[in-house]
Formats: sequence, structure tokens, C-alpha cells
Amino acid sequence: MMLAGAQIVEDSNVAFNKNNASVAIEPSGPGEGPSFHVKPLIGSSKVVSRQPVDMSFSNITCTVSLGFNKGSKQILHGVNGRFRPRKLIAIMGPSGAGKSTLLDVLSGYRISGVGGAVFINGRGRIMKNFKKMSCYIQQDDRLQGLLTVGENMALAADLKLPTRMDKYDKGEVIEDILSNLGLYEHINTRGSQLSGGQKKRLSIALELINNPLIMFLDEPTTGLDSSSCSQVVQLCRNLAHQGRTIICTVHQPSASLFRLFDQVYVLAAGQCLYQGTTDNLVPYLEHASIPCPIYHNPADYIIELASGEYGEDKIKYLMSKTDNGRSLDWLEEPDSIPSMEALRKQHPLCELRNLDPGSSDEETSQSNQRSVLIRRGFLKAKRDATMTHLRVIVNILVGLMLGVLFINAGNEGSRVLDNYNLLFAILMHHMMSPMMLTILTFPAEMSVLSKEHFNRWYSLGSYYISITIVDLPISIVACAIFSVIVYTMSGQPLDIVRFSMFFVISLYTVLVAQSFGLMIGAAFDVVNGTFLGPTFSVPMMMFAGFGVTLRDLPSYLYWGSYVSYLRYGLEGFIAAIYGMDRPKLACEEALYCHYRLPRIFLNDVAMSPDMFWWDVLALTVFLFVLRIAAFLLLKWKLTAVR
Ligand SMILES: Nc1ncnc2c1ncn2[C@@H]1O[C@H](COP(=O)(O)OP(=O)(O)OP(=O)(O)O)[C@@H](O)[C@H]1O
Repeated sequence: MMLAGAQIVEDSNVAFNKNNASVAIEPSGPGEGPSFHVKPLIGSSKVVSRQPVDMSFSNITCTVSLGFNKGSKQILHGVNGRFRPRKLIAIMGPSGAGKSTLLDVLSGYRISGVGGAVFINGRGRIMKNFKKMSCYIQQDDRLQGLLTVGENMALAADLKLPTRMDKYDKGEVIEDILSNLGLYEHINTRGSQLSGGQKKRLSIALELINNPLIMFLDEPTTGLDSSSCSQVVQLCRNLAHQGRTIICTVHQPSASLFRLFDQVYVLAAGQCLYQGTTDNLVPYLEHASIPCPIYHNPADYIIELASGEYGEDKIKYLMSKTDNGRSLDWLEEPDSIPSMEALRKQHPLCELRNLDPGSSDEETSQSNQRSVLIRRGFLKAKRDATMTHLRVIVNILVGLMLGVLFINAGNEGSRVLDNYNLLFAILMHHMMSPMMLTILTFPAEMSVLSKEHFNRWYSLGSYYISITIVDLPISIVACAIFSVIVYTMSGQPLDIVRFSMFFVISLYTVLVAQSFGLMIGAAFDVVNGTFLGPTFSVPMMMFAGFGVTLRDLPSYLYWGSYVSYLRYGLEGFIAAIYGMDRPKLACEEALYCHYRLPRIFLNDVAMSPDMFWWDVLALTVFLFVLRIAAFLLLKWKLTAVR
């Protein structure tokens, strides 16, 4: 099939072929549903090639805490197993059997409450090296929906392939993977517009870039129709036969899907009932005197057995028959499976040298990660309807609304209190909109971050610096537009120094509120964050000195005014508008203007205009403390909750 020429992905260090490309997607045999004829990945030969991996695990346990004073629960009960190289392996079992937990443990994703040992090519697993040869693709597709398939791949290649690699070589790797996975014709389609099966294939394609030897996929077929299921599993099978060990959890595969797996590992309540080839399952059950009825899908039958439908004694019996996964009798050619010692001889230690290029966990330098992530961030920001477009529009609209409502309040002596209300309303706007936007959008970003960070695309530090840099110009532009509109329409003094002071305080308030939102977004999900953000903001408002002046605050509550960043914002605004010995105000709309002299107003609201630079300093401290706290929370969230 000839495809239209793929577009070169601009601004990337990756070049794609502009010319027409031909992609081989051949339907498979009848009855098997559509599948891909996957050729060995030619481009990926440019990535360091390594020996296939034999993985085994022994006495794996996993215990989770059920909360304070509620004890703990053991999910995996000393399971054992052996996953041979070049095999597609299915971990099966009824719901709640512990499939995802076992996958989490084997992939190294789950680290707390885990016991037992994992061996790679006969040697105890060294996590740092293991992560360099493996990847984990979670059940939900964590993709950059605003970027096209080509852009997703190009940016991933810039992050995951060595920087010394030529951009044409990187392009070749990408073209090769996309062609093989049947995604080349969708190179210009955005991630969010792909179908479920295409999203799954893109998730696999992104991880294939650095040619992992072991791939873990959590329920890759969930949510797909039967034809997409077969496509994805067939694809995994072909990738496995090229020299990878691919381990998937699957729920209840159809008979035709089941046949595509080479090896099956069946769990029931955290224990192993069967480990062996797909073909050996029926003989195994016959041997155990629990034969699979004729015309019954063996996959369905073993799940029914594992669910206890035929009695708990059968589960116990099968568990003892397979010795909780220690028995290798039902694997392919059990007599020729090498011992651990033989494996170590086959794979001398020096093989690990390739995996140990330096102390860094990631493939490329921190500066490269930052520059790629900044590029990606700006590309997303340009297209993001909420974070960028809506944010600018909201600032224009709210600026106009406040401007109309408080028109010319800034210069009129009889409307000083109105103007005071306006300044507080501006603070509310600067606090609420960036904070809520971050609380609502960051949890979705967090799931992509956790996948990409776990799969070693970049460090958390690089990510954090890049989001800070990308957001700054957007915040400055949105805040500047708002400030110009509201400042001029409400008739504040047309003095560049006063405007600059007003703008600096506005921007600081936005940045502090956003950092506060980031902290909440990093620690909580959308529901809890939406509740906690405004809840924490109420005391900030109470202690800002607006309703109750700072002079009238009871002494035992005065500490509250120090921890409210709105207090510094309001004081800064007052200094900008009424400080610096502002002369008498006009009094044209009333006979008597109590606050014609700004110093009387300053005295009544108990705010000193001399504190402006202290206010800026306090907001700077807030900004740094909240940013650092948000970073630490993110770091904790990425590791401790695993
Ligand atoms: N953090 C946790 N706290 C308490 N229980 C947990 C926790 N994680 C998992 N479990 C429990 O452990 C059991 C196994 O969970 P797991 O997600 O591994 O099952 P599964 O076989 O993948 O199920 P499914 O097919 O439905 O996804 C379930 O009963 C689950 O409720």
C-alpha cells in the first residue's frame, strides 16, 4: 500500500523521509482476524542490540497495608516462575487474583511490601540495569494527545536515543517502527484522535524506540474490539519472536487470542495454578484428572477452575501440582531449559557493560532532556485549548468585566472603597484561576509523567524545570493583558512606575497561586484537589487584611497574616496605587470625599505603603517554598506510592 508522503516533523532532531513510503501490512490467515506482518525492526539495529533475556522469579510475596489500625493483606503468596526469551507470555487469572500486582512487582514498578527474588539471565536483578533493558506499558494509554504520532515518536526518540545518534538514523528507527506497527499512515494524526487499538500500538511504538528486551503490558487488550485485540496480541507475538520477552496480563482471552500466546502463567488468589506452554494446558489438565470439556475454551476453563467454580480443592491441587510455579515440566522442551549456572555461563558478566554507560538513569543528558521537554511543552501550549487559549480569553473577559464594573474608580476620591474592593477582586482572580486550572489539569499530566519517568525518558528535575519555563511566558502574557485592561479601564494613575509595581504584584500572585495549585495537584486527585484548593484559600482571604484590618486582628491570630500570601499581594497593590505620596484625589462625583487624601485611607486600612519591597520579598519566599514543596511532593508521589 502506498501512502502519502509523511510530513517532516519540524523543530525536532529527527528527520523523516518526505517521499512516499510503502508499508507492509498484510492480513493474516483466515479466522485469525487482521494482523501485521512485522519484519525485524531494521532501524532498531541502530540501537545497541543485546542478548534475549531469561527471567525467573522465586518466592515472590507482596503485602499491602490496609490503612491505620486495619492490618495488612497479602496479595502474592510466594509465587515462582520462569519466563523464557523470545516468548509472548500471558499472566491470566480471575479478577483480583493478583495479575497486575505480579506484573508491577516483576517490572520493578511496585517496590514497597515486596519479598522474594527476581533473576535475569541467572543473576540476581540489579534494578538500575534491569530498567535499562525493560519497559512497562500501563493499561490506560498515557500519551500526549495534543501531539501527532510523528511528533510523539520524534520527541521520544530525542529523549531515549543517544544524542550522538544522527537525526537521519533516528528517523529511520521511527519510520521502521511505525511501518511495522501499521501506524505510518497515521503519522500526522494527533494522539487524542487515534482509535483505542492505535493508541495501544502507539504506546508500544514509543517504548520500542530504544529496543527494550523485556516488555511488560498490563491488560493490552482491555477496551478493544476482537479485531484490535488480535492485532495487538499478534504484534506482541511478532515482537517477542524477534528476541524480546513480552509479558502481558490478560483477562479472559477468546480461544483464537489464547492460541497466540506462547506461554501462560495462571494465578488464583496470589498462587500459581499453571505455568507452561499454551498447547500444554489441555494435557496438563488431563494429567491432573480435571480434563477440559470438549468444545470448551481452555482459557475459560482454567479461569473457571481458578475462580473456584469447581471447588477450592481443585485450586489447592493444581497449586501443589505446579509447586506454586516451581515446576518447569510443562514449558517447551523442559529438559533443555538451562540451569541458573548454565545461564550465567551463557551470559558472561561483561554483557552488563553495555548497560552501564554512566551513573545517570536516563539515556540522554539533563540539558538535552530539558531542551526536548521545553520544545514539547511549547508545542503543546500552542495547541492547548484550556491551558493557553482559554486562559488568555478568561483574562481578557474578566479584565473587561471588572473594568466596566469599576470604571474610573481609581481616580475618584469618593470611590476609594470601591477601588479597594476592585484590588481585592483582582487578587481573587489571580489566585483562583491559575490555581484551579492547575488542580484540574495536573493529575492527567501526572499519569503521563509517572509512565515516562518510570520508563527513564527523563529525570523529574528536567521535567520540573521545563514545565516552569514553559508556563512562565504564558503567565506573563495572560497577566499583562489582564493588567493593562483592568488598570486603564478602572482609571488607576497613569504612571509607569505604579503600573509596573501593580503588574509585579499581580504576576507574583499568579505564580504563587499556581505553585500552590501544583502542590495540591501533585498530591491529590481532581476530586480531592477541587475540594481542598478553595478550602485552603479561605483562610488566606481571611488573613489578607481585607474584611478585618491587620490592626483589628486578634493578637493570637496575627500569625495567620504572615502565612497568607494574599496579605502581601493586597499590601503591594495598595502601595502601588496609593503609596509614594500620591497627591489628593479628584472629588467630582460627590460633595464630600472622606478619602480624598490617600494617607487617610492608608491609615484606616492599616497598611503601610513603605512595605512594598518587603511584600515582594515575602512573595518571592512563598514562590520558592511552594515550588520546592511541590517538587518534593511530586518526587514522593512518583516513588513512595509504589
Ligand atoms: N494497594 C492495595 N490495597 C489494598 N488491596 C489491594 C491493593 N492493591 C491490590 N489490592 C488487592 O489485591 C488483589 C489483587 O489485585 P490486582 O489488581 O493485582 O488483581 P488483578 O488480578 O489484576 O485484578 P483485575 O483483573 O480485576 O485487574 C485485589 O483483591 C485488590 O483489591
